Amino acid sequence: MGILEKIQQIEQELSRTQKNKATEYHIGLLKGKLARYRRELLEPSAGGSSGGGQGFEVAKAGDARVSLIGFPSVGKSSFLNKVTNTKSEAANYEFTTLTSVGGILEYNGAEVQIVDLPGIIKAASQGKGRGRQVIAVSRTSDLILMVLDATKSGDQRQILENELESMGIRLNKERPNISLKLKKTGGVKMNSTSPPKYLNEKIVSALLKDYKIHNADVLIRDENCTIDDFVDIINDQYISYIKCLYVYNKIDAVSLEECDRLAREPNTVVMSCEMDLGIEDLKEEIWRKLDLLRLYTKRRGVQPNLDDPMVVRNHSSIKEVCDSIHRDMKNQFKYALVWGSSAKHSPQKCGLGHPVHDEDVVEIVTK
Ligand SMILES: Nc1nc2c(ncn2[C@@H]2O[C@H](COP(=O)(O)OP(=O)(O)OP(=O)(O)O)[C@@H](O)[C@H]2O)c(=O)[nH]1
Ligand SMILES: [K+]
Ligand SMILES: [Mg+2]
Repeated sequence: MGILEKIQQIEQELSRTQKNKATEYHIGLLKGKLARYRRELLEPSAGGSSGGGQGFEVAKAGDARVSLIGFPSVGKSSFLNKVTNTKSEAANYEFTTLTSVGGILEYNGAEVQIVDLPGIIKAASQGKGRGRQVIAVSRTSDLILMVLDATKSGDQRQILENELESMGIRLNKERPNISLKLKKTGGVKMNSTSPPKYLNEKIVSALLKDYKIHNADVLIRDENCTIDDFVDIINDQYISYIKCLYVYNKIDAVSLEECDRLAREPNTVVMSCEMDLGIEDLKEEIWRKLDLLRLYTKRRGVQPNLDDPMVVRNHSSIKEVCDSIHRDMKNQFKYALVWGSSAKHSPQKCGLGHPVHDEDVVEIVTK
């Protein structure tokens, strides 16, 4: 039996099995097995259909990457054409776009790479169409824009989420707060900061055993962690936690009530590429989700150039600022002078560990 059939078999058994106290252990084990087979599918050796594919990936560019995921003909290419100077063919037939196309959106002084991708369809994760390649690109992005058609039925969002989910992408979710340390001896030990509601030593040991892990320390730091969360931690290097914005396009073609209803869904923005509605709001929302910081670097005795910020990730410190100026900067670093909301007084003399804020001005003093 091939991996795909094994996956199908477990999925069928899961959907047949009633969920209750008596079956939760069995269901847990099935979920562990399912993740193990799906992970095999993600490994490059699995028939070569897993990676980005030759010539499919566009090179990374700019300060952050946003990828456009959606069914065919929802308006992904139309959006790329709208917000960047790059042209990707848009037309009223499905699968117009056959490879990935990157363009740059300039916003608040940052360069955001927008990656237009071929449409994906149900069962994409199992190798239908270019789904696996498309999802592999989305894994490399800082934000996924899930582009949806406002005129189509409501389950498109769920279908796409399931496809991404089964390829190890977790949307708008934090990595579960569980630590798993493999050991040479001593068996499996589970500890927790407060009693977990959905996990116990029996299921934890059984799941690990299925992965041939017989000795490990497990520490559960969040009582709400589920069996799925634990399975994700076992498969940690195959799982990506990525932010997602749901974007309903073509609102020009639905009623005001429907548009209003869609706009109220969580993490959702509505737009019309054709009528130029909601595009500016979406740019703003992308900026907020990316959570980037603008810094103005200056040289001694010279005013900073406020038109040309340097862009770094949120929660960055002076160390990251040095790294993005030059690879060697840290070695020549003496101290930094910082003006702005992160500084206690202006300027504040800071070390590499000082966390910077949006719109700070930074002067690096070298040895
Ligand atoms: N009514 C309406 N039609 C739109 C809108 N945006 C795009 N379209 C139309 O939808 C069709 C598909 O647009 P594309 O941009 O090619 O869609 P896509 O998602 O890139 O499609 P594929 O590359 O085939 O997956 C085209 O005929 C567009 O003119 C919109 O806001 N409203
Ligand atoms: K199209
Ligand atoms: Mg397209």
